[in-house]
Amino acid sequence: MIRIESVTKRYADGTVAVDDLTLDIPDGSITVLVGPSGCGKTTTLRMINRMIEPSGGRILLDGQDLAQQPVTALRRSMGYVIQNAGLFQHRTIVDNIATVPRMLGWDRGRARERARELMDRVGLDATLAKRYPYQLSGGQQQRVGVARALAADPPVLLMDEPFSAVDPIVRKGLQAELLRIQSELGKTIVFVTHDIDEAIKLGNMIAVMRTGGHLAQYAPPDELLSAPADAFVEDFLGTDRGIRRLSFFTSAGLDVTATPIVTADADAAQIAERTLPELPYLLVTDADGKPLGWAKAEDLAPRTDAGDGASTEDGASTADLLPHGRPFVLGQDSLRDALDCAVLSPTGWAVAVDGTGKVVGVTSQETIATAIRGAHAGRATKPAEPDADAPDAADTSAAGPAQAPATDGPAPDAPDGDADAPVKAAR
Ligand SMILES: Nc1ncnc2c1ncn2[C@@H]1O[C@H](COP(=O)(O)OP(=O)(O)OP(=O)(O)O)[C@@H](O)[C@H]1O
Repeated sequence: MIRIESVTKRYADGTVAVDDLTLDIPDGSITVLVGPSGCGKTTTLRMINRMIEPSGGRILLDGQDLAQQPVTALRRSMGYVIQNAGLFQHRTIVDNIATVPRMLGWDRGRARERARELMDRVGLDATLAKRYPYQLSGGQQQRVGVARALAADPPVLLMDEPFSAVDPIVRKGLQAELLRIQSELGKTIVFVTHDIDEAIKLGNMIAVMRTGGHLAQYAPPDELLSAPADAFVEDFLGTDRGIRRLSFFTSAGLDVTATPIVTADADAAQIAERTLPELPYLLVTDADGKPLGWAKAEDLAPRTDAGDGASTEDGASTADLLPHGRPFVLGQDSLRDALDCAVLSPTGWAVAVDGTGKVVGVTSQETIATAIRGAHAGRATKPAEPDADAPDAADTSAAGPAQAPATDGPAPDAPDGDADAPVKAAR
């Protein structure tokens, strides 16, 4: 653990950048320092690797005062990533990444092998190894920066606005990549940003700082969104924090029903049987159970030919189907994703799929609203403990009192993954 203990930084000109800051940064998770420009985030980060020395207080790493440790060894034990990557322009990508292992005395071959391994880990194609930084896009350069910081396998990673200089789409990809890498490596990461959305997406803990280097609130993102400490934090979080908070509630346990689901060749009896009174539509799937679109029950019903009286299997063609929209992955995506699907759906019902894209059921806005109320009330939407006797692990009744049609029809497969796991990686 990194403990920042009553730390103050007063620059030579008298500016107090950080004022009596106390913060415990837990191991193996991402702690984000966020706040408006000039509030002391970078100063705090740089005091952790002693690029800046505190004027007062102390910083401890696993109980050891950093001030007592040799600076060079300390910096090598902490990877450091900055905006625009800060790569050595005259070195190839592979040699940029191999920098710290080389400084640690590794021979060139081993250091380069390690660098290539890391290129793969951060999602960089091996063909880029021999290029120079100017021959890479901004996003690729940031990946090199992350790979370089990880090269000597340091337990701590300090990241100062590492994704600020790239466009929003590349940034989203880099954020997802960081979460993936973190889930594999479990580093202690201290991440600076001025972007509260980035903080919420990445942080296990978030320290909101205010100008003058004061700590306004230190909490996990869910707590920050649900209970901002004061008007400054509330204002900094922005307006739609209720909706954003839904990202922290898993869709596992959400009631879905498989009743209004048919394949395109369903006969009249099946269509009648599967039409819910409250939903005049049926979700049509292909033979593999993948969603094709919504159809009105009457459009799907086999029609009788008026001429010879013969019945035809002339149901709605797939071209007539209403788009099913983006489905959500039950148990993996959040209640925010489920709600978004329902709001965007032409029928108002969201389509739930498993990890393979196969439909497991559909659910209405009302059902999602009920789950949201349950989640806010602390009942959460986590599924109940698995019951050894229950044959169907995806029994959706665990969400509490059934407010929606009971699940029936083909039993949906249990979605993969640990339903208790934080939704963070999926956001
Ligand atoms: N070397 C310095 N000498 C004097 N003042 C400094 C120095 N470095 C930073 N400051 C001041 O300290 C305060 C905190 O700066 P810092 O860079 O830590 O803020 P920040 O929160 O990281 O800002 P930003 O988001 O804009 O990067 C600011 O008022 C800044 O002007």
